[in-house]
Amino acid sequence: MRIDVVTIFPGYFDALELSLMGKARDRGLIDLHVHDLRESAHDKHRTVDDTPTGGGAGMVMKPEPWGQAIDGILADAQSAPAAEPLIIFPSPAGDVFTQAMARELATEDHLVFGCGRYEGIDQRVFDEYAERGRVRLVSIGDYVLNGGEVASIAMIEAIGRLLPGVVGNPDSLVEESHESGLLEYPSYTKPAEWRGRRVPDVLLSGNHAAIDAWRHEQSVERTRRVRPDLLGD
Ligand SMILES: O=C(OCc1ccccc1)c1cn[nH]c1
Repeated sequence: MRIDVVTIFPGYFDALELSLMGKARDRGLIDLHVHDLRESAHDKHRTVDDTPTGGGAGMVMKPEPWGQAIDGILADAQSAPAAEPLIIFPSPAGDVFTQAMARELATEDHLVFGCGRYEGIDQRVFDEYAERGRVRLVSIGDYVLNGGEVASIAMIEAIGRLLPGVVGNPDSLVEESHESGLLEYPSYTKPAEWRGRRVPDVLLSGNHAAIDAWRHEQSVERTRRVRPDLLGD
């Protein structure tokens, strides 16, 4: 999968050099290109923002640098025989990102993440690329960040780890929270007793049917307590 990111803070994405994402990149499973939006701003001060037309507080990101940056990526992608890239703009006003959306996005050949800052990006950027390609505004939760970088990293990690070959043991992807529609059961490891706290006996019993039943019950109980909305009943 090719992933392009457009941002005024490219340094944020050094985090993706680490650990799992770093390995995925080294093994060619993820081809990440980070673009500094200011390189597409050609006035003397490399201006990427301006005051909101119609008044109001804060600043809005100008459309021209975004147009040049995204056009450059689409042109580059044209040369590679991949499908039309999906352009994702993290936004508090977007569709909520879920594990199901991560699974869906993991099937894409090419994703572009546009990291907004300030009060957001001029609406005409979304309109331009919605016509020409595929655009999605995506929220990672009901709170406001200063920009789309952290949201993009979260989504890239959630998507990247689902790509075949990125996670060592794919079985570990199946029993995760939200994969089964339930929250994950509590986990334990050695020692069997720690500060007087014992691991539940069923887990030491070797009776795998009983262990599976206990784990499922724990998942259902935890989901009912913490996230009844996931149970849909
Ligand atoms: O704050 C967010 O995106 C960054 C952003 C984008 C545009 C303008 C300001 C901030 C966000 C919150 N949940 N999901 C995304």
